[in-house]
Amino acid sequence: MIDQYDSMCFACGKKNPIGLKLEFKKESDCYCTVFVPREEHQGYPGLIHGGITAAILDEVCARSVFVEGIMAFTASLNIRYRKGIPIGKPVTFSSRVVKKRGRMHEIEARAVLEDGSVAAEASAKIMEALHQEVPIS
Ligand SMILES: CCCCCCCCCCCCCCCC(=O)SCCNC(=O)CCNC(=O)[C@H](O)C(C)(C)COP(=O)(O)OP(=O)(O)OC[C@H]1O[C@@H](n2cnc3c(N)ncnc32)[C@H](O)[C@@H]1OP(=O)(O)O
Repeated sequence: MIDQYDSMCFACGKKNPIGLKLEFKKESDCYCTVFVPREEHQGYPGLIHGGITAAILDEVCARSVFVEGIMAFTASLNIRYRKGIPIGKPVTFSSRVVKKRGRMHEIEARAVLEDGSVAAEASAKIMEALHQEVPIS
């Protein structure tokens, strides 16, 4: 499966010219990435677009399952946006697995600003794929 990967993922693909090119690392009980939003990621002036925040939360949640070698898809993603995220300042996104039932992994994630405040929180359901194939339809 990894052999077929074309590095074009919007969030992490190294070959995607308009992608975020996120890099991740695993820490004791969580999985994380640091992102510095640029102007092109803006919604309201000076603040990141909520859809970009959602994309990163989605990725960091799915990856906390994927990192265990399991092909999985986001079945649901719920986000609470608490504070605007300023352009040009680092934001740490992290996720952790809170529960697993059958093929369903329940994940929590958050986006934390430089001052330690939580800007967004997410809960996601990430479902293991039945077949190790990427659905086209
Ligand atoms: C070539 C590749 C190389 C790889 C290298 C990659 C590099 C690293 C890239 C990383 C990339 C990550 C990217 C970020 C992650 C995305 O963004 S993934 C993209 C967004 N998500 C999708 O497109 C998923 C689309 N949906 C689906 O494919 C399917 O619906 C799912 C989620 C896989 C589930 O389908 P299914 O396995 O057929 O399961 P299904 O029968 O629908 O459900 C079984 C049961 O689960 C439960 N269930 C299902 N959904 C839900 C839900 N949302 N809530 C509660 N219960 C649910 C229900 O009990 C359900 O039973 P019923 O209610 O139907 O009776």
